[in-house]
Amino acid sequence: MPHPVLVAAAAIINDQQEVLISKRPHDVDQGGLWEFPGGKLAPYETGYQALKREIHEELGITLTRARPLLRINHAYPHKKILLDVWKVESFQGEPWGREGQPVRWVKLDELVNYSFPDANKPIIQALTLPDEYVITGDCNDPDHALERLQELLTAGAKLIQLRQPTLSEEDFCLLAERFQEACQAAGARLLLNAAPELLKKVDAAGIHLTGQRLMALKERPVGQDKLLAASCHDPASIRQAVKLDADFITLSPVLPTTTHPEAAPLGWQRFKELVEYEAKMPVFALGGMRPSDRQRIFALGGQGVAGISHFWDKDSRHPD
Ligand SMILES: Nc1nc2c([nH]c(=O)n2[C@H]2C[C@H](O)[C@@H](COP(=O)(O)OP(=O)(O)OP(=O)(O)O)O2)c(=O)[nH]1
Ligand SMILES: [Mg+2]
Repeated sequence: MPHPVLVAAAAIINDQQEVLISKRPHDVDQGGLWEFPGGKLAPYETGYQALKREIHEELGITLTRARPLLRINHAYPHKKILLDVWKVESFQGEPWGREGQPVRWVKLDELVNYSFPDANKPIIQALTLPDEYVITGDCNDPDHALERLQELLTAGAKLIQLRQPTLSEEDFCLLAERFQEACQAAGARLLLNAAPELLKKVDAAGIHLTGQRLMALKERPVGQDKLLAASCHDPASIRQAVKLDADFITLSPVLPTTTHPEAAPLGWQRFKELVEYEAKMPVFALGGMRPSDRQRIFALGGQGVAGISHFWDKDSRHPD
């Protein structure tokens, strides 16, 4: 197998939360499609160095702060590439198409209206998802749970999973209705850890599949207008999530965790390998995570942190 071609690409975000895309010339590989500016690594370069050089060559701007967003291995019929994608958070200068290419600032939710190379779908997903995924802990007292949810939403939480495995379907739906109302008002997205059919009763943003539900399905159980997430623990479950065309996964347990003490942790190295070689979509690290693990997860190619203990449970939320 030949090694993949290494490519650095930049998701450049401006103050209006728009991202810069440029159009590839018609006569090159993936010609005529939109792309995130960037290009191939020279033999002596790191991804970051190539990113800096390429966006200066193509757009005339100087990168001042960027962080890894995700790494995608993709096999086109004629070649394999490894896209090393960075989120550019600050730069100097005004970008323009220095090579004559059209460039455009686009709102994140409008990216779906542009044609990109096949490898790019996970980048668009990664840009529209936050870097923290809060999973509910104890909700035995619904009013108290709503209060806690409201605190988290006020603090900026944008992606919540309602997980209450011991509730009856009826009670789960009642709670989910209230959660959905609060999330919607705050511009956050709620995923139900429940059977996909429940979306007919509660109009939440999507479904989070347990490992068991994931393995039992043959095809994606919800439309593209809903989010589909899944709990993965090993290569087989990740491949199944890829097959079902899931939008993102949690991978766990990365570290030992009090909620699942019996499960053997993957460790950071294995987390990195699974993200890079199997996932092909955004991956939240779960199991023993703290909000302060975010930077390490970015460096390993993950989307961000997920958790119950240090996220939902108020007293143990760790200051960053
Ligand atoms: N820059 C970029 N390349 C992408 C994206 N998606 C995607 O599949 N690719 C592929 C297309 C190409 O096969 C490869 C990038 O190579 P390239 O030809 O643009 O590299 P370059 O800018 O160094 O160009 P050159 O100097 O060789 O002309 O990666 C993307 O979003 N951005
Ligand atoms: Mg290029």
